[in-house]
Amino acid sequence: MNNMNPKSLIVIFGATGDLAKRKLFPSIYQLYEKGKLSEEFAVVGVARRPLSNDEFRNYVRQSVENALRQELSDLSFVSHFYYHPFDVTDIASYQQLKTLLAQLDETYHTDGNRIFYLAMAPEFFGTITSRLKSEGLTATNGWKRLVIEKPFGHDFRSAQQLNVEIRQSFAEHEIYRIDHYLGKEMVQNIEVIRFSNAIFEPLWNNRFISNIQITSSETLGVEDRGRYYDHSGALRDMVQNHMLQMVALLAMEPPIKLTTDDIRSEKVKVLRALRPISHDEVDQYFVRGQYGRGIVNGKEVISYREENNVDPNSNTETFVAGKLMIDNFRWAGVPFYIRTGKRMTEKSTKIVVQFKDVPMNLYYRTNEKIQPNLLIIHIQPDEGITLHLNGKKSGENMKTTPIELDYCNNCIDGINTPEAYEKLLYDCMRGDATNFTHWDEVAASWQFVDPISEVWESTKAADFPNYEAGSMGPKASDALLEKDGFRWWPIHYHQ
Ligand SMILES: NC(=O)C1=CN([C@@H]2O[C@H](COP(=O)(O)OP(=O)(O)OC[C@H]3O[C@@H](n4cnc5c(N)ncnc54)[C@H](OP(=O)(O)O)[C@@H]3O)[C@@H](O)[C@H]2O)C=CC1
Ligand SMILES: O=C1O[C@H](COP(=O)(O)O)[C@@H](O)[C@H](O)[C@H]1O
Repeated sequence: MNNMNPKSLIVIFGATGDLAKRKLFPSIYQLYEKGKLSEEFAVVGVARRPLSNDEFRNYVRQSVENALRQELSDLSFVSHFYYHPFDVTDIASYQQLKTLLAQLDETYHTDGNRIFYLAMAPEFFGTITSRLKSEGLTATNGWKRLVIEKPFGHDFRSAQQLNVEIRQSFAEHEIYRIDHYLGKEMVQNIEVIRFSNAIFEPLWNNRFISNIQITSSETLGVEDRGRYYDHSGALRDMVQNHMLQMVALLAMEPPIKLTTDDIRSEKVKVLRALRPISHDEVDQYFVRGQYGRGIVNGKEVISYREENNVDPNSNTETFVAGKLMIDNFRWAGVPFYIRTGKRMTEKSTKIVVQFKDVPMNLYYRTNEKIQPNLLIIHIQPDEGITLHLNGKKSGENMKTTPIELDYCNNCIDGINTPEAYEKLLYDCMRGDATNFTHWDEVAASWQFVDPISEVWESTKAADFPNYEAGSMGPKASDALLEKDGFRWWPIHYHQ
């Protein structure tokens, strides 16, 4: 097989859903356009609504055109798409799907390589995987891979149960648990910044870093996902996966080699070293919020409880701030603060590494305070790195002034950063699971968040809604840092 242009047959379960439309089809198109897919590929969409192949191809074309904001003049891309309508709980239909896959294997010479992408609600994951096996769809001459969307379970126990179910049909190395943050350019850059620069590694520990802050704010509300979100909340939707993955990448030890197993095992160690939070300590370490009405991007928006398919008395959190402690030699005593929420001031994901103050202020006569050094990693929408230092104020004696060293990743040579899903799909086709989560990571993450969700589900948040849409969350989130003598650095911080 040519590993740069892998041949494969991709079966997307949930092909008429939001994820397939907004992310998967445009990503497959980009791979095709960039010549990363061989001509020997086909995609089969599965969902219940009755569509012909032509109607489905038209649907795919529209979704690509909407995402790219341009018309597709050449329709050869969509000719690779097929549609097979059925209810995934109906066992008889798997035989028909099997026949279709065998035909397409022959037509497209895909060598029997199959990706089963489960872009559906998690309650179907176990059913689909066991039927794929029992009906012989996984028996193929080529490789088979299963891509599973998040959330992987609802808590540790259900995730464990799900894992047992899917492991009956797929081996761990064939399972690609997708966390799309791991496909983001600047999230992948965290390792490179840390492990390819001699200046950072000696400082990357509790002797020099005072705290690390990760903010992932969104302006969107729950949109049309109220049914899912009201049972999930921000803790399960963002913290258990994306936020903890970023913590793991920031805190892990250098891997022995850059292999999938070596990197994953270092990340797992971090997640296992997270200090467990007991039920009694949840209020001390975590803050929950829910948005009320407000103004976002100049427009009035409704409160969470007024959204479609949301309980009008909902106790679900749309905002989380937390303080995490990592109990190991490198990080003992360094708080990692995280915050994420919907309907906040702006869409932004940033990491701020705050270094400790210099041992004494020699410039106290001319400066009240010397600003701490900060390393800011801009994940999105801007991508880059800023280093905040202090320098001499020109023309003045003994006076310091802040200096920023700025690197903009997506400003250089017009680099067009590929969508996270595009990169991850390509990795999966090439059999590279490095940027997918191993079961051990998923398990450790659930074990950390479970006590928090248990407390939040069993106690009504009397102050909900407690932040205005368009703000940076409830006041208690600021207080969480203030009691440690810190503050959230603003999203657009310039000294
Ligand atoms: N949307 C997003 O931005 C993100 C989504 N995810 C995850 O991706 C997965 C899919 O999400 P999303 O696309 O938003 O969900 P949607 O509800 O939009 O889509 C669900 C899909 O499943 C199909 N479906 C539902 N029931 C059946 C059934 N019994 N048999 C066959 N097909 C069925 C629906 O089609 P039909 O009605 O025609 O049967 C539809 O195609 C979820 O796990 C979600 O958590 C993860 C990250 C982001
Ligand atoms: O997984 C999810 O992520 C998105 C945020 O992703 P981003 O790439 O736009 O930052 C979030 O909106 C969604 O609720 C969640 O399921």
